[in-house]
Amino acid sequence: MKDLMLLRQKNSITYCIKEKKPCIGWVNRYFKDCLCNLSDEFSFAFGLVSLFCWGVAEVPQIITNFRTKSSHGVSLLFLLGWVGGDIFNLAGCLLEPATLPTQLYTAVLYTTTTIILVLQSLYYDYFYKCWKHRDDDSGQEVEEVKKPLRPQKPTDSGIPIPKGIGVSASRRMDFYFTSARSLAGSATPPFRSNLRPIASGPSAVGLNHDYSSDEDTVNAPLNISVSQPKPIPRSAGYGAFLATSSGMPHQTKALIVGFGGRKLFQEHGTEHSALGQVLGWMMAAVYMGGRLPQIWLNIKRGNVEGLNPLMFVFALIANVSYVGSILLRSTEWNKIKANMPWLLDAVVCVVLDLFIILQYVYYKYFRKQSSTSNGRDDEGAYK
Ligand SMILES: NC(=[NH2+])NCCC[C@H](N)C(=O)O
Repeated sequence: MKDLMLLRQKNSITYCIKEKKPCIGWVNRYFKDCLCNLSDEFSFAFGLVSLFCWGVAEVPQIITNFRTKSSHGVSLLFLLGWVGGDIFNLAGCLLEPATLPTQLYTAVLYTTTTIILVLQSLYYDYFYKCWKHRDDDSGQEVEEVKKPLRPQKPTDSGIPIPKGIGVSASRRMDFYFTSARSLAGSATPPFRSNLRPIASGPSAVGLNHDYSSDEDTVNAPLNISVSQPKPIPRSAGYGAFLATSSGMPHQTKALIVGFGGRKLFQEHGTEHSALGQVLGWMMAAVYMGGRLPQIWLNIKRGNVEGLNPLMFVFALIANVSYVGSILLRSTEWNKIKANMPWLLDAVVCVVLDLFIILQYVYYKYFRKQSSTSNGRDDEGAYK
């Protein structure tokens, strides 16, 4: 009977020991998670909401950038902070057994969308602007040489126009006005002087986690406090990590990670990765700090042109449901403690996102009236 159970656990993949029932099939199959009770199901549902919200969060900003052919509303530092935090997050989720599978999937999803957004921002703010400036400059030169400096009061010009230059001699006259303008000293800012130097772009994350190089789990003792693991795939490396580390129920990770030789520490029967925790805290610091450049950019510009508030609305919902998914899964202090960097980060980000949304409302609907009445120009973004 015991052997049968073991076999069943190996073959039928996952089984809720305490509840004495199999895991939900599709969740187990597609998300490698085992839901044993209602609270697990709610936790998973919140996880899905978070996954969805993060999946779409950056799309409105990508569309806004595309429409305006610029990314002047979003701080590049903020986006780079996201990418930096994502790297720590991915590594932390992979190493910390207490994190949920949906956390890892979510991390993969938003890292991808953020990288797209960063690349788009770099394109519009650097390459596109450069090309446009080049085009504009050559077009402007043609325009400028055609018109006099002060066409309304030609006599005001301190430089006398030599006699004998008629309409037919327009080409010579063009040169004359061109040089006069340069002599007078143009107020036009020097070419590209309004462009920031390019910050070093995000580099792709190259994680190479070898989770299971052999059939460790098959021989591994059963962890009876949790649902049972699925056989662990042997493939390794970043490209395959979805199929490996996340390809197992989160409860299993401790076991695997432990067997994989990772440094785990045991606390009241729950194993944690020390490195996973360190990475989690680094992630939290980077994510939380990352909002500041955006807040500062909004203040500095005094407007929110080019910023799509939906990104922060979705991020806010995503972070709230993320917290919900973690807390509903387990209220055990050990699990909460292990998830503390993720929880704290999400809570602080909710507050900061709320602040940014309020900033948006303020600049868009209250400040705008005063700025337009002052005749202020909202353009001229900088970061
Ligand atoms: N690239 C991303 N969107 N990363 C998600 C970051 C999650 C983090 N809690 C934050 O809101 O900042």
